[in-house]
Amino acid sequence: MSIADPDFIKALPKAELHLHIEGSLEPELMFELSKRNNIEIPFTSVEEIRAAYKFHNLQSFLDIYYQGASVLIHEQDFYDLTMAYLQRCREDNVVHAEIFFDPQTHTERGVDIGVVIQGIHNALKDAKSEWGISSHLILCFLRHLSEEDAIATLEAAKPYLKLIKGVGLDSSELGHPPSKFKNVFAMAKALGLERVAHAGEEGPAEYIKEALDILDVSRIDHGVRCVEDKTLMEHLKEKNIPLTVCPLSNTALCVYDHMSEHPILDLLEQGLCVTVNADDPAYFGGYVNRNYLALSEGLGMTKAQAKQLALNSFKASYISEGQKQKWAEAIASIETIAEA
Ligand SMILES: Nc1ncnc2[nH]cnc12
Ligand SMILES: [Zn+2]
Repeated sequence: MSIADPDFIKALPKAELHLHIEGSLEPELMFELSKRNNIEIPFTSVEEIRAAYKFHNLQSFLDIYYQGASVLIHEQDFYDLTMAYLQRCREDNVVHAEIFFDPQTHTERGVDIGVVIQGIHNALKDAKSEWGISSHLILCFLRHLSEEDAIATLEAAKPYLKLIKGVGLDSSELGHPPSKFKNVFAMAKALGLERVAHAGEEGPAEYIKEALDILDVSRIDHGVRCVEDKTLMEHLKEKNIPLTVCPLSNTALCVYDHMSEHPILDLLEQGLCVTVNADDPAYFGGYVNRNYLALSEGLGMTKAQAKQLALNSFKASYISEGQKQKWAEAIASIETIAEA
């Protein structure tokens, strides 16, 4: 079986399940919005912004990421940001996206949560009607803040719950275990929301277990440090718990020095439901197809493996069984054409 090339990767319909909309803010739009909204950023050009994107761990990235998000003020800004991402989905043949947003990053600057949600939602609606891209929205709590703050955020989101599929947990992982958010996740469950959490990115395998046992999540974001606990790996496999893995993020944040060290294909071969995602594509060097390609280049990912990863992305999503079946058939037919 041959290595998956850019044309094969592009031909595969894909779902993206781990994408922070604030992390898709390209320097060009950041610069434009800083002028449009009269918000000062410590850069004088797009090139200067890009040059600042050198990270040595998660926190060094988050500091710049939150600063970048400060240019987002109006509903139109959130619409433009989301539309720009969905245009990339179209280019990459991402047909379904489950998108994270960080309301606290905006509400703490005085931006109303309704402005954030409505701006993002309007773009999702337009992309569905214009391009047929389906989507769900996942509200993330910032784990470096308190659980009380997370509960207040969930309360503030209540008028918009029809637009929100689930809740997630992101930001600085070390020192902020999932157990810190036990009550707010229980509240989200009672409201009928799906639950996911970042765990085992920089934090230990123990945080993955906590996310499963205490927060009752159905997916783990990142989760790559599960390799340190064989019993946990067996559990993830047996219970079919997906990991939304982000290869370029992991190398950009020095979780791995080189893509050749990344365990994603080993996990795939061992039967875990791993998926490929971009995390924060404007900061980490590319969107979904670029992540797949990095696996071809760094790990020799075959077409069969790429096909399985694309299939997993739909299996792990919150779309209906009928939709899952439809995309599974589309993927199978693409393999036939490409292999003929
Ligand atoms: N990779 C990541 N880990 C934790 N929080 C994040 N917020 C945006 N990207 C993140
Ligand atoms: Zn993430």
